[in-house]
Amino acid sequence: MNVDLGNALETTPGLTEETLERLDSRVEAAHHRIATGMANDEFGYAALNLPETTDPEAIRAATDRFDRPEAVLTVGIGGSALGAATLANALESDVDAHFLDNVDPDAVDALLADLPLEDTVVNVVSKSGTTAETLANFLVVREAMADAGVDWTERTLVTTGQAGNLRALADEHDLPAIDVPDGVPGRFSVLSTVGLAVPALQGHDIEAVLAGGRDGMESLSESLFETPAYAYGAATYALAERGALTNAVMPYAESLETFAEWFAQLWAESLGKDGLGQTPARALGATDQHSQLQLYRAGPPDKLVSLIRPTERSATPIPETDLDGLAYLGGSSLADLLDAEFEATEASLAAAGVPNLRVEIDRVDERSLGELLYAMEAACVLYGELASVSTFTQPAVEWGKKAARGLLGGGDFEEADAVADKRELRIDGS
Ligand SMILES: O=P(O)(O)OC[C@H]1O[C@](O)(CO)[C@@H](O)[C@@H]1O
Repeated sequence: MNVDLGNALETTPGLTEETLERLDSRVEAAHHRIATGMANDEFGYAALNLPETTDPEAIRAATDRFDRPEAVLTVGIGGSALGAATLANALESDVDAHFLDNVDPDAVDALLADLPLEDTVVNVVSKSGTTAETLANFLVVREAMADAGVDWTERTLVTTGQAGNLRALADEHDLPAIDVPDGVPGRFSVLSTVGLAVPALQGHDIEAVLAGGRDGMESLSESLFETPAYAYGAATYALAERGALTNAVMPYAESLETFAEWFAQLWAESLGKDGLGQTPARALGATDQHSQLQLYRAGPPDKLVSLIRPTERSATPIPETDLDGLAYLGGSSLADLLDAEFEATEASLAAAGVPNLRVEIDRVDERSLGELLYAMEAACVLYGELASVSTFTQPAVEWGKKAARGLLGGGDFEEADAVADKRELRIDGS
C-alpha cells in the first residue's frame, strides 16, 4: 500500500513540505502515545494489536460446524456489520453474504422472503448485546426461521460481549458464541472475530487478512514519511485544520464501495467530537465523476478527495469499433479506461486547486484489504491524537437511542419527552 500526498501541496486548502516536516515531530510524539497504548492493550489502542491478538482458530472453531452454507445473514449494525460487509462485498464467494443493518420492514421482509433459511447461517453480532435494531431484527429473523420449519438454534451463530441479552441467549440455547475482543470499539473491530466470521464462512483466507493487518502494523514508525497510514492521518488532519472539513472518499473499484461506508463510520464516530471532525462523504469512481465531481471541483474550497485504487485489476478488453468518435476506445480495456479516469480526475482536482490524496493497494484481495483496513484505523487513531479528541468513544449517539427507547415504552427518558416538543412549520403537499 502507498499514499501519495503530492496533490495536497499548494492547493486550497493546502499543505507544504515544510508544514509536513513541522508536523512530523507531533507525529513522532503521537506515535509514542499509540505505541504505549498498544503495549498496554489500553482501551481503543488494543484495536491496533488485533492482527496479533485475533485467533483465527477460535473463529473457525465456531464457523466450521456450518459446512459451506448457501448464504450467511449477518444481523448487526454499525461496526458490528460494516467490517464484515466490506470484506464480503470486496471478495468473490459462492456463499452469499447478506446484512440486516437497518429496521426497514420492507427491506427485511423482502430479504427474508428470498433467503433459503434452511441453508442460511444467521450471524448475530452485537458487542453490547442491547442494540435495539439488532435484537429486533433477530427476533423477526428467528420467527421467520420457525415459520419455515428451521430449527434456529441449529443455524445461529452469536458474536457478542461477556454480558448482555445475546450472551444470555447463547448460554440458554447453547448456541455457538464467539467473543468480541476486549477494549475494541465496534468501528475498529473488522480485524477481529466481529469482522472475520463472515469471510471464514464464505471460505476466504482470514489468515491472509490478518497478515495484511500485520503488514500495516509493522509499518508504524515515528515518521509520517515512513508510514503510509500516518501520512494519510497527518495530511487529512492538517487539511482539516486549514478548512477541509469534508473528506470525499472515492474508491475506483466497485469492490471497495462498502469500504467507503465502513470508513465513514470509522472517521465520523471517532473524530466528530467537541465541535471538531471531518465529514466523510462516500463516493465511487468513475460513477461520481458524473455526479458529485462538479461540487468537489467547483464548490466551496472546504474539502479534500481521497482517491483509492488497486494497481492490479482484471482487464476486460473494449472491442474495436468504427462508430464515429469512439474508435479510440477500441483495443483498450475497461481497466485502462478506469485508470485513465482516476488519473484524469486526480489531475482535474489538482488543476482546480482542490487537495486530493492518492491511496493505492496492490489488488483487492485478502492481504491488501487487511493492510488497507488496518492503515485507515491507524490513520484515524493518529488523527485523533493530533486533534486531541477522544477517538474511541461515541457519547453523542446515546441521546437518540434513549429517545427512541422511550418512545417505544422501553423506559422513562427525558429525551423521549423532548421529541414531543418538536417545533413545527409544515408545508403540506397534495
Ligand atoms: O455492537 P453493538 O453494541 O450492537 O453496537 C453497534 C454499533 O452501535 C454503536 O455503539 C453506536 O450506537 C457503534 O459504535 C457500534 O458499532
